[in-house]
Amino acid sequence: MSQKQTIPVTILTGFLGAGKTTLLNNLLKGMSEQKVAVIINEFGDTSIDSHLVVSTREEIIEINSGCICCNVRGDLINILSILIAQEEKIDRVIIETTGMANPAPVIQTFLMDEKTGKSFEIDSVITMVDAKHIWQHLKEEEPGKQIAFADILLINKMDLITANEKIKLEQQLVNMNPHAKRVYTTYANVNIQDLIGKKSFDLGNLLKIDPKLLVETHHHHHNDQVTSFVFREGRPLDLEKVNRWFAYLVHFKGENLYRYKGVLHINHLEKRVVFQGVHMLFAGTEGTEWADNEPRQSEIVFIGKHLDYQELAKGFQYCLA
Ligand SMILES: Nc1nc2c(ncn2[C@@H]2O[C@H](COP(=O)(O)OP(=O)(O)OP(=O)(O)O)[C@@H](O)[C@H]2O)c(=O)[nH]1
Repeated sequence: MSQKQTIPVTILTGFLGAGKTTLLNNLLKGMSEQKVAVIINEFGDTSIDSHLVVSTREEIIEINSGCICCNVRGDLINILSILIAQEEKIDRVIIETTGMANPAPVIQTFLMDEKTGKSFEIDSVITMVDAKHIWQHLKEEEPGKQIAFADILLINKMDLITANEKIKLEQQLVNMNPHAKRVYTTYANVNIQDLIGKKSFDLGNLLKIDPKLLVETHHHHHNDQVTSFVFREGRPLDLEKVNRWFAYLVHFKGENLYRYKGVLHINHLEKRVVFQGVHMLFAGTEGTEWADNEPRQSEIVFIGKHLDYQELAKGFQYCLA
């Protein structure tokens, strides 16, 4: 008797700025023969990430109505059921959770929702670790959970730490999750074969960490101190002023700025400026050209601890051309 084939699912998690989108882009480039559906969930009411993901033939679906691990599990189930009803069959699903997500509820969706479980099967839970900033991030609750629930730990940004720091980090990670396979990378440069199709998801291990995983629905309470603010502006910005503002922010607020990214409409520039940063590391690049009939708009998201909305709003206004 032939068994019904399930669609493999890769759950990609990791704290803000760890390198999930960088990995996703690498994976998609290497999987061009497969039909991959990508589900991206953002923290904050914005879709800036769609500007950062390479365009491919893959289907990219965003869930922006909230955090995937809290109130959007219904959305996730709906999207998955639409995917299987489609005429064109998909080979794989990759879910990129927000950096603030607890992966348990996402994992539970595949184990506890009967219909979803019949059609999909978790291949692996990959958690990316920012080798440089993880010590700061471990003060929050989510990175510990993300590490504990992983079957593959992708320890990224190895270019930013020393050999001794690597030894210390490895000890910490083994203490937090002795079962996961550890892969070390820079710019998420990895052999796809090391991550995809490994079938490394192991429910037995997860039940040791969380014996109630299949019984209790997880409700994840986000730390109220970590907030996200989005600013939008139709009028053009002045690049000099933007640079000055960011130099100030990075220097004085970098410690608490977990993640900031944006797409900017700069005065006299026909192309977007795309920028992103993690704490004090920050980079801006040229984006695509604005289309003729497209409304030009700047959009910036800040995610961090103890952020002062008024101060950020004032800084953003200062940048107007
Ligand atoms: N130095 C260094 N920077 C990296 C590396 N990997 C990624 N980055 C940079 O780190 C920043 C965050 O990378 P992303 O891939 O966007 O991280 P993310 O986890 O998707 O971020 P969120 O979705 O906002 O949580 C970007 O500016 C990347 O270029 C790395 O190995 N070394």
